[in-house]
Amino acid sequence: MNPQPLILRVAIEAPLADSFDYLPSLDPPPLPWQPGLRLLVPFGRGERVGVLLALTDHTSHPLDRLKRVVRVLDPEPLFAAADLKLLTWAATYYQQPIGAALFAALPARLRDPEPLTPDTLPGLHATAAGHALALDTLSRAPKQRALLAALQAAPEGMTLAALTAQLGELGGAVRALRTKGLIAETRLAAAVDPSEHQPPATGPTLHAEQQAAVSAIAANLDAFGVFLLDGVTGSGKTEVYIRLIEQVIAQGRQALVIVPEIGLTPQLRARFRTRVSGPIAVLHSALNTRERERNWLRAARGEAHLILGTRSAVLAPIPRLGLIMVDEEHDDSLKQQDGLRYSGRDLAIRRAQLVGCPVVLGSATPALETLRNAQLGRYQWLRLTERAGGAQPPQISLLDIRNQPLRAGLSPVLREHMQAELRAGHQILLFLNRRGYAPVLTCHACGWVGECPHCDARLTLHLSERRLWCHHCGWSCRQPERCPACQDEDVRMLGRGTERLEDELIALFPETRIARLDRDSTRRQGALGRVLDAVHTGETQILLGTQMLAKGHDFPNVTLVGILELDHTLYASDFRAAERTAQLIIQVAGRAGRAEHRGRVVLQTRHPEHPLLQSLLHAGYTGFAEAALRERAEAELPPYSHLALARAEAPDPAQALDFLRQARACGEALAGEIPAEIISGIQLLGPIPAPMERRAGRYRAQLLIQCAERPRLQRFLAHWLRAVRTLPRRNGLRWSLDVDPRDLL
Ligand SMILES: Nc1ncnc2c1ncn2[C@@H]1O[C@H](COP(=O)(O)OP(=O)(O)OP(=O)(O)O)[C@@H](O)[C@H]1O
Ligand SMILES: [Zn+2]
Repeated sequence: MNPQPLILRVAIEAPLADSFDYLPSLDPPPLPWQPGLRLLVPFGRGERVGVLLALTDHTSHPLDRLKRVVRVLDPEPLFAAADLKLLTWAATYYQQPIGAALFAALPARLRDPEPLTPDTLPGLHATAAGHALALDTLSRAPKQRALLAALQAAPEGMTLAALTAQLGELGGAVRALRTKGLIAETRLAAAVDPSEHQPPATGPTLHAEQQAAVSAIAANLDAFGVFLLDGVTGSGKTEVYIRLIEQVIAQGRQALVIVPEIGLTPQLRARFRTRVSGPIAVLHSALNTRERERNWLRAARGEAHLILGTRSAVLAPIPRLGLIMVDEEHDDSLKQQDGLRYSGRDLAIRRAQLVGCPVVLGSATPALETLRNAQLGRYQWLRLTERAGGAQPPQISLLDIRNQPLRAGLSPVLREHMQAELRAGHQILLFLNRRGYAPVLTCHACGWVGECPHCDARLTLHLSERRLWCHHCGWSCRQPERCPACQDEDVRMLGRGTERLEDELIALFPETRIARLDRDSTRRQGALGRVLDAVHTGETQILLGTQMLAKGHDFPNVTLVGILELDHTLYASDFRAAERTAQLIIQVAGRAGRAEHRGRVVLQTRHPEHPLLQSLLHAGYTGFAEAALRERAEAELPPYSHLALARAEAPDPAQALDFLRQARACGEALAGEIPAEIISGIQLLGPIPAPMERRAGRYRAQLLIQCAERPRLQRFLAHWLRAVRTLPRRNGLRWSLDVDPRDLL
């Protein structure tokens, strides 16, 4: 009798297919075959990295056609069973091959057949001769003397990083001592961040609402549950996270905190560092690849007590996961916009459910779908209605700027408030959500307007660079001195971006220290930190910037926030525009008056009667959200229905629309083939050209799939995609599916 063959089911990053079957390598692996191992396998004409999903004894392919695994890449599996379960679920839900989910979870280097980065850092130690040497013999070479003294005091050795931090640049001292045989190179454990061993600082006494929230969640640490921590800006949500993290760590488990943009809030990271005991693994894209991988491995091996990261951290293996927190859960940057198009928040909820632990969604402006779930009782609704430490809520007022004489886009009333706050020694934030100098460059003689040759979009003038930039595809050209169409010299800039506002403010407030926070001003390494530090030290008096201002900053001395122009978003076409605008206003406003001085927020508008502004002003975000949910219900839009968006793009104008027309026909043709209860209730809307039809030289179209129930939508998509994938595609056509799309652009 033939023994049952061992078949290895492997995920590879390849389009379409779910997984691939292989036979074991002829050389026995260094450890038993087990799911989660990274393997090198033959694929096509080359070799690829794969992840072992399952061991089985059957295959739908002829056995003699199966290839053998080349080798096992790592001495340990990288994913545990629960991790693989989550990733498999994500792949199914977002209608992607499992390989796409696994490779989205892996750090970049490990997608190639590279060995794991060792968890060590380069360092130096003193040799026996070095320990024996009297330091005085080096008195003529002070750097060498200092270096040897440091190493004599550290018998295990020190990392190069620690040595430079202590002694400054080492220069030729290392080579000199090495040549003399006094020191040698070594590798040291990377885990030596001294702050990890410091006892955590104690926090403030919780106020009653914080205490109630902590108790409610802590009472349920052993079971799945979703908690909405609905706390006004400055109410101390982070403090609630910290107390829960302490408890989870004390139980020997790991906590995961997901934030929209960690790079923007070094302060938040620092706060966790001083308050949480033990190793913290930070995961975000601004880290270099090795650092990121090392942190990822520390999460995967269960060493890190806290994992703090942006959306992809939700995919990282965390074997002893005991609690997940999603901060600013309403934020769009929690949604991945290409490849595996997942929602970091939604996956966090699913993950908590699979693991059986609580998940906390925190926000001052919860997403409408989250509020709906809380209303229905699916989420436990915890409220923090007051600011921590006795701070008052900011006072928001609308300022009608019609017929007002504006200078630098500021109305007289706002300018007066600014003068008063500056005199009192306070700080001011000005919010203008448009970077660059001017959004339009036009010829006064012939009406020419600078437009991107590749997009349906205007070019933005960046005056300091003397260039016009397309903010959609990145194309740029030199700022023309004459009109390119008629050669006239009267070329004018219209409108105002942050770069122009900065220039104008300098002229208007000459004695004042002004700084700008946007993508351009923070591009250079370290620039963001410098801008934020200067606000914290009080050096900067007026900080102006884009929505980067809105993200979670805690600037205690800011007492005035001016919101200069949001009118264009009041009439935007996306059905989520109102929700986003309301969230942005409340979040920006929430930067004012976070400590002892009360904050004032002035919102300039030409549409003071607009219902969105009126409801925000009179009923706050809660009132706005109630009205907005009623509108969504009437229009049968999410959360009262569920969406998937098929997007196509191609170099020729008609091609993308054409493809989606065929895709739609595939959907309609399913009517006879699959159960009627799946088809009924599915609506196919479109295809239509995308709101910005041409981008980066490609014409884009979209087809919306809508259904009142999620499971039915899921089943439809699975059937439908099987058909759509067989459609002929002409050269250059690309398409994708976005389940639960955040924007319809
Ligand atoms: N119980 C407390 N007593 C005194 N101060 C507190 C307390 N809890 C938090 N704080 C302080 O209040 C400020 C705001 O807290 P925190 O940043 O946690 O608020 P938040 O709700 O996360 O704010 P946002 O949503 O606006 O980012 C911080 O400076 C924090 O140290
Ligand atoms: Zn462009």
